[in-house]
Parts: sequence; structure tokens; C-alpha cells
Amino acid sequence: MAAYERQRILLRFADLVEKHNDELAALETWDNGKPYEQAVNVEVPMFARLMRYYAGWADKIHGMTIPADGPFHVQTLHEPIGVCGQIIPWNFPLLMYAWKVGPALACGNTVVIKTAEQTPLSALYVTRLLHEAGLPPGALNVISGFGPTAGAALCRHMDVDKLAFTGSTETGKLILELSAKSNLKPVTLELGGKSPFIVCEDADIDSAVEMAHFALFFNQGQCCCAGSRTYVHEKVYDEFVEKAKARALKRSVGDPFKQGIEQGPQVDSEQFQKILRYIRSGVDSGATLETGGDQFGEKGYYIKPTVFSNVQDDMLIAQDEIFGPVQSILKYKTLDEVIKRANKSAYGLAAGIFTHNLDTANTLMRALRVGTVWINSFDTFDAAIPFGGYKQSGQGREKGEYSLKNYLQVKAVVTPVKNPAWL
Ligand SMILES: NC(=O)c1ccc[n+]([C@@H]2O[C@H](COP(=O)([O-])OP(=O)(O)OC[C@H]3O[C@@H](n4cnc5c(N)ncnc54)[C@H](O)[C@@H]3O)[C@@H](O)[C@H]2O)c1
Repeated sequence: MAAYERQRILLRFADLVEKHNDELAALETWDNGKPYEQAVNVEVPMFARLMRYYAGWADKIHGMTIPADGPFHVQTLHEPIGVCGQIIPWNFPLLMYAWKVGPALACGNTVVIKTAEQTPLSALYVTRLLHEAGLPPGALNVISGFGPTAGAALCRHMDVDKLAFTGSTETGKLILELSAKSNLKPVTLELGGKSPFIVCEDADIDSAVEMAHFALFFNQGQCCCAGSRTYVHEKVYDEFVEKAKARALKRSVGDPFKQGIEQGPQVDSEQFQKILRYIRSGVDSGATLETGGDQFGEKGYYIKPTVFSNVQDDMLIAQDEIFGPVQSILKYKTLDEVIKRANKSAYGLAAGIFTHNLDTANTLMRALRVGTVWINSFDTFDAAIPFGGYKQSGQGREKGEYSLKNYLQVKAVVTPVKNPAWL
């Protein structure tokens, strides 16, 4: 299909998504439990924006001509890889679909996408819209299946040419193994994190508290890049802890379809139980439970917004990805010290820095071994900004121009030139 045709399909798709904004948001909330207001005002509109962004790329993908030594015309062709197997998680079902399907189709590939077992609905609905927009039958197929069966079958399939996965680091390793044991298909991975959020002594405390709260509690704490290690300078530590606790106490928890609700239930009982186990481990290891610590209400997988202070680096709650509404606050003294501690993690997905000092920001942004640094901000997810991890947080980048590389092969073509004018 011509690039312009792919572009037009993606643009029509974006229009249809906008038209069906409210139904898609409702499906997302039913499946996942996230606040409807978040889905309807942010996530579905962002889905349409991502499709328009990738539509824009479709007819701007091309190779180069390269001046080689000797009488040769050398060109590169940027070709689609072929059949892309994509496996997505349950925390942002629609957005993860967009991050993966958008670049794959823009580059001219076909897709088999497996949704998470907890959240199959929105992908099915949105794919119907994609076909309504003109995508030919068979170019994109959705599988609603389980990981170890449907997911693993995709990973080891000899006719799948590329894999893209978002989920836990543990499963990411399995996926690499399945690729290696089958046809060595290239794999991009977007995995877990334990992202530091560093509040420097000169920071504006009120806005740092608000942003650190958002960085951790957004989406019930179920974000791979959640700011889950809040490092606060000792000079502002006491004030910060007091205010972080007050903010968590103010967080509105409840029915995600209700207006003004900031936090819905966790996605399922497995995650709910796992988070409660981590909270118990925090208490047992000697961290100070400032607020929260157990179930919210008596029905459903709701958890009270929880804040721990006096957290030490060697505690489990400071090392593992909890994936829940549990903020861990740690105290630090010097910049060198916090850099070492922030980097001492198997993960390297993102970091937040709160400071007005340009020198401090310059040092931190370079010293932190992470794929994204947000300065005096957090969770800015523009379609054009690349996202991905250092270390065990992943391989490759999604979104932005960088994501196209994942879905293209580069073919070098060499043709001898008889009487080159330049020789
Ligand atoms: N990075 C992220 O965005 C992200 C998203 C979801 C979960 N997580 C982390 O993972 C933890 C566990 O959650 P989970 O169990 O839903 O994640 P997971 O990694 O098991 O699941 C993610 C996706 O991978 C699939 N999958 C699972 N096993 C597979 C296999 N053997 N082969 C192929 N595909 C497979 C699942 O069906 C799902 O679609 C969470 O607590 C959280 O820490 C991270």
C-alpha cells in the first residue's frame, strides 16, 4: 500500500476514535478501574493524537543515497520488517496499543497484537474502528489470550518477524529467550522501573509535594515510570513528609465513574494482594507508616493512599516495583550521594528532578542512568518524545522518530556506475 494511503487510514482512524471518545473511555474504566475522567479527558484524546503523529510520518520514511568510494551508486531502502508481534499490558491498554500499532502501520508492517488478559475490551473496539477507517482485513489482528499460551506462541512463531513487549522485566527476559530459541526476531522491550524523584534543598516544596504525589499515585500507582523512590534533601525533609502525608490524605478514592475521583481500584486481586504484602514488608522492615496502609472501604480492590517515610535503600519497598499507591520517602544529604543511590538500581526508566538551580539540574540530568528525566515536571508524554529504559528497564525507544527504527529494515543497494561524472 502506498504511504499516502496508510497515512489517510491513520488520519481517518484518529477521527473515528475522537467520535467514539466516550465509549472507549468507558471500556477502559470498566476493564482497568482507572478514573473515567482520566480516560475520557487524557488517554483517549492522546490516542487520537498519537495516530495523527504517526500518520504524519507515513509518507516521510525514506532511505539515503551514500557517496561510497569508487564508481558505485549506493542507496538504502527503508523497508517494513514484516509481521510484528506485539504484547501489551493492562495499565494503559489503549495507549500501549497506540505506541505499538501506530509506528508499525505507519512503516508499512502488519501486526498481531495480544492484549493483557485483564483488559481485552478497548483494543477490540478500537480495532473495529481501524477497519472502518479502511485498514484491509488481515493487516492487524487482535488476540485476547493469556501470556504463557497465546503470548508465548507469538514469541516463538517462526513467521513473526519482530516483537515488541511492554510489561514486567521478568516476562521481558522470557520473551528474549523465546525469540533467541526460535528465529532470532528483533525485540523491543519496555519493562519495569523504580524511578527516583529527587527533591533538592532549593525546590519549591509545595509544587514538589504535588508533583511527587502525582508521579507516584497517578493511575493507582500502576505506571512503569512511577516516581517510586522520593529522595528529599535533609533540609526540607520534615516539611516535605508532613505535606506529602496531608496530600495523600486528601486524595479522593472511590467509584472511578464518579466525578472528582482521583483513584479507583487496583486492576485485580493479584495486584491488590501483592501491594498489601509490600505494605506489610515496609512496616516490618522499620519504615514509618505516615498514612494509609490497608484496604480502602470493605468492597473492591481499593487501597488507601499510603506514604512511608524513613525508608532505607535496602528495604524491599525501595527496591521492588510495587505498582500501587505506596509512596516511599528517603532522606539524602549531598548531590553525589543521591546520584549514587538513585543509580543503584537494576532499573533505569525515568527520574524526576526538583530544583531551580541550573547547575544542579545539569549535573543530575547527565549523571542519572535513565531513559527520561523530567525537570520540575513528571509524566509529560507527548507523541514526539521518545520513551524507554536503560539497564533492566528495557531495550529500544517508543514514540517519536526513534520508534520508527523498531519497525524498519535497512537494505543497502549497490549499483556500479559506468561513467561516473564525479571520477
Ligand atoms: N512496564 C509496564 O508498563 C508494566 C505493565 C504491567 C505490569 N508491569 C509489572 O509487571 C508486574 C506483573 O504484572 P503482569 O503479570 O500483568 O505483567 P506481565 O509482564 O506478566 O504481563 C504483561 C503482558 O505479557 C503477557 N505475558 C505474560 N507472560 C508471558 C509469556 N510467558 N510469554 C509472552 N507473553 C506473556 C501478558 O499476557 C500481558 O499481555 C506488575 O506488578 C508490574 O510490576 C509493568
